[in-house]
Amino acid sequence: MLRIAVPNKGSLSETAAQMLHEAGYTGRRDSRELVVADPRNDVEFFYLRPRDIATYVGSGALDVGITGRDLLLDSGSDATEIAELGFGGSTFRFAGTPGAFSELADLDGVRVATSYPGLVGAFLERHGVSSDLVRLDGAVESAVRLGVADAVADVVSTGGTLRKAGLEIFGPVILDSTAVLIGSGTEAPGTKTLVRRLNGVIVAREYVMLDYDVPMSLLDQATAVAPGFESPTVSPLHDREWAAVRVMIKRTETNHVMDALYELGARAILVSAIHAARL
Ligand SMILES: Nc1ncnc2c1ncn2[C@@H]1O[C@H](COP(=O)(O)OP(=O)(O)OP(=O)(O)O)[C@@H](O)[C@H]1O
Ligand SMILES: O=P(O)(O)OC[C@H]1O[C@H](OP(=O)(O)OP(=O)(O)O)[C@H](O)[C@@H]1O
Ligand SMILES: [Mg+2]
Repeated sequence: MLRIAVPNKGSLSETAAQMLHEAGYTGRRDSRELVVADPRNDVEFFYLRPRDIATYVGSGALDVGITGRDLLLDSGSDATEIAELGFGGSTFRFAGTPGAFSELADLDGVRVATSYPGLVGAFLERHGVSSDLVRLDGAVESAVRLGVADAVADVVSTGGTLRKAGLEIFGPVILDSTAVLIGSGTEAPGTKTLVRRLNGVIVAREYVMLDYDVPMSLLDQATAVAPGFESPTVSPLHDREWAAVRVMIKRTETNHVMDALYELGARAILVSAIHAARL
């Protein structure tokens, strides 16, 4: 039975639960459940604070878990990344009052507020900068205005929270983070199936199926526009001068690809959703 740690709260919890549901696993019925057994899939889910997940997995108490790369590194646990999960993307950055700081060295001897002292401390040490870390639980953007720190280091997604707090990003990127599946180092039985299923969900979210008809004479040019994963499926039409083509494309590129194919001479261009995939 594979024992899987899942975030019970926070930014990652909803999408993680949704992905597992789409991958065919049983989820919890209400947000207070701590453990859910899914015997049909031979797995058991443990709903834990995202910050604690790397500790449980690194110690071997649980086999795998879903958490953020930033939280994994901050924990200092022995857990390792198995796969990126295609959501929860953010960067980890320094910020301060506009004009007060311009480079990393400016942080020497100043107070830096963060909820990720392990991650930030290791970064500063690697770069030979010595700051006083002020550990806060959250809402660290308020620390400068309230006078408990001179600068902050925190998760930045849209940058809206920093802007509202009147702070400006400076210095190098501390980390590019994303939601990840982590493991304890030795692969537990059932991990490969979980990874394949989650990959299937990622592919179904990120790709669509494109079908179109094209004159045989334009087939090479058309398939060059959208070559697909391995190679496009090409079927003859009743009219032998024409072929039907089926290919997977990135959802974000759908309209550009459709425009390019239409201009080339393709017709009956249809896009449909992929519900599940094993590549
Ligand atoms: N705005 C955001 N966009 C993307 N990822 C985010 C965002 N905020 C936090 N994260 C990610 O969520 C994880 C933090 O989990 P955490 O439970 O602390 O989330 P949270 O949203 O801060 O919840 P809470 O503050 O309620 O505890 C980290 O991996 C972090 O990179
Ligand atoms: O760049 P943005 O899109 O504004 O997102 C970044 C903010 O989101 C998270 O805050 P959260 O809502 O989790 O509050 P917290 O700081 O209390 O954890 C993070 O800690 C940043 O403050
Ligand atoms: Mg938070």
